[in-house]
Amino acid sequence: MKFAKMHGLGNDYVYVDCFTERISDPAGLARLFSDRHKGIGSDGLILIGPSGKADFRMQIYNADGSVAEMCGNGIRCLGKYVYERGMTDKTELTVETLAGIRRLRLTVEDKTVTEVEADMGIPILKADKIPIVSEHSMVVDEPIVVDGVMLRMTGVSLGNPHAVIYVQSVRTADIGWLGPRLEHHGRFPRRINVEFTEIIDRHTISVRVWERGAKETLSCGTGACAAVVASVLNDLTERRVRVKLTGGDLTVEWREADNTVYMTGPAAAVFDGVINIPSAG
Ligand SMILES: N[C@@H](CCC[C@H](N)C(=O)O)C(=O)O
Repeated sequence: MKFAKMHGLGNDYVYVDCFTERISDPAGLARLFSDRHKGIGSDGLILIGPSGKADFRMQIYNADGSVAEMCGNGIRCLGKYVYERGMTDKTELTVETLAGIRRLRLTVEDKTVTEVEADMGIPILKADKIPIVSEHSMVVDEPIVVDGVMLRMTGVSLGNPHAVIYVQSVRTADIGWLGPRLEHHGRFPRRINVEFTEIIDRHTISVRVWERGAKETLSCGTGACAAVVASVLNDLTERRVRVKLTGGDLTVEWREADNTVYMTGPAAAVFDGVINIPSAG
């Protein structure tokens, strides 16, 4: 099977072109490809295919094989993939995802996509839609107890679920201990992505992300957007914010005019390859 390895700020995925390749067990392939010792090594698998509703369709599988509704770093890489391989000549295109149709605007220099702006949709704030179990209709600065440790969280969905936890320092936050306990906490019926967020100033935040189905990653596009929405809700930042992730920076704006979140950042191709798929049994 032919594949491409790409990343957005170190959040790396294996991309398969389903216009030409046939996939029968995407969850199994995601686990196989993502293995950093026995596979290609990635945070998951992204399938690019035809759509009846948009220019392309994106399907996302986390490294553990679970399905995700949306991937912010992945959708920027998809834009680069389809444009640079001549699958479209549009610099504004639409992508069908499980979170809905998303629009991309590509910046192109010398036929190379240098930056992508993605419309990440209107954030979902209702607790039962994220979903988060809560007595309140929205989850803003709400307590959550994790193995006896009391934290405060703000819940946001960008199609996929996020809990934002403010910390004094992202450097010292115990993400390896807290991350898995939060991901599998009983208050998150579909598990959760967690953004450990440090406020630098009203225009800048630092974020480390524990991703549902992929452990700690170097960056997360939907996570960066969730952290900005949460920071506006908690009156900690303005609406346009520089988000400093372990793998690099994104610019995120939650625009008042249309209530929509816009994310801008780079996309990078690493290599193309061919992998043998072991036969079943
Ligand atoms: N890294 C992604 C999000 C991938 C999916 C996530 N782990 C989930 O299960 O919701 C991003 O850049 O948004």
